[in-house]
Amino acid sequence: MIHVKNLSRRYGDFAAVDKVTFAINSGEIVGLLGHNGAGKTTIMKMITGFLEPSEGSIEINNLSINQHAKEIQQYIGYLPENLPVYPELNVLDYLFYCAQVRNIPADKQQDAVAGAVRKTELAEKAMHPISTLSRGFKQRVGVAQALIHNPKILILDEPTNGLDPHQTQQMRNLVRSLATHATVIISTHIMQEVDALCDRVLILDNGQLAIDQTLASLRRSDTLALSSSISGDKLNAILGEKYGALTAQQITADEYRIPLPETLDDRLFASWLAEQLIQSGEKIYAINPLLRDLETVFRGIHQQKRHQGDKTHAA
Ligand SMILES: Nc1ncnc2c1ncn2[C@@H]1O[C@H](COP(=O)(O)OP(=O)(O)OP(=O)(O)O)[C@@H](O)[C@H]1O
Repeated sequence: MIHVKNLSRRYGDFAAVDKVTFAINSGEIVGLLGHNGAGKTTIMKMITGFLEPSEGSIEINNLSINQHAKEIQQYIGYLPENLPVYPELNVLDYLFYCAQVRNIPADKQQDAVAGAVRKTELAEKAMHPISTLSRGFKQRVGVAQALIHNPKILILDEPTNGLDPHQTQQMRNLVRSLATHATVIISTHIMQEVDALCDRVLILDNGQLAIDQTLASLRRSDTLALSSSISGDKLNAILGEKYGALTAQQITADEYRIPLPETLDDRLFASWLAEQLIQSGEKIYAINPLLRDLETVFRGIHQQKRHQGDKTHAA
């Protein structure tokens, strides 16, 4: 559905986005992650046709954004980071204005506005001036304008930015329900957001794409935690018999960590090991793959970069 190839955007000599390539399929919820200044907003603005790439291509439904920006914008709803809403208008007037800007025919505008108000649960605030709304409700108005034309793609730039925990939860529920009908790209630097919402993550690091993976594979365990009556020597003998070099690290008298090679399925390995321990008459107090959290993955990218930088320096 969305194909981005070698996309770059430079400001003078500075590359805000640097040769980024990815594809997004219909129906996915994709998290665009990165630290402040990593290039998330710049990519979103290029996909929505608000900013021209310096290099590279963006195709949406096989149409190039260079030649078909207007047509493509009909498929896309965009919640920018700082929404230029009109504070003096009330919610309904503003949404009718958005419907006109979106060229929704006059006889369809009422339904379009009513649909957007319903989906974002704005009815109770419909007649309130936007300037009097809380930040959470203002964000909902932003989402309502983004979906007023029923877009197939929703691009949401930090939709929970500045919201309190309750409003954040409401916004996440809203995004989840919108995603049943649309492909969603959501930018954030909050890892829990991604955990709560996304199928896949694209992690940007200084304008470059560092990771493009499903959340499941990203969080795949690389360590098995075991608590058992078995001694370290006996455990390593069992492991060595089947897996050669695989050795457990002893943490306390009955706690172990076993590193899992990429090729091993963590759950199959855990069940195999449990069987071995039971057959050997050992007790198992706990056995579970330790899931990697996104914070760790994120930190890992920076450590890896620093390490590569040090090596280049030393060479
Ligand atoms: N108009 C501009 N002129 C010069 N530099 C710019 C301009 N717009 C963005 N940048 C720079 O490009 C880089 C990427 O900015 P961008 O807003 O895309 O990052 P971001 O990942 O969305 O950050 P944040 O999480 O803070 O919103 C930043 O270093 C920013 O300062």
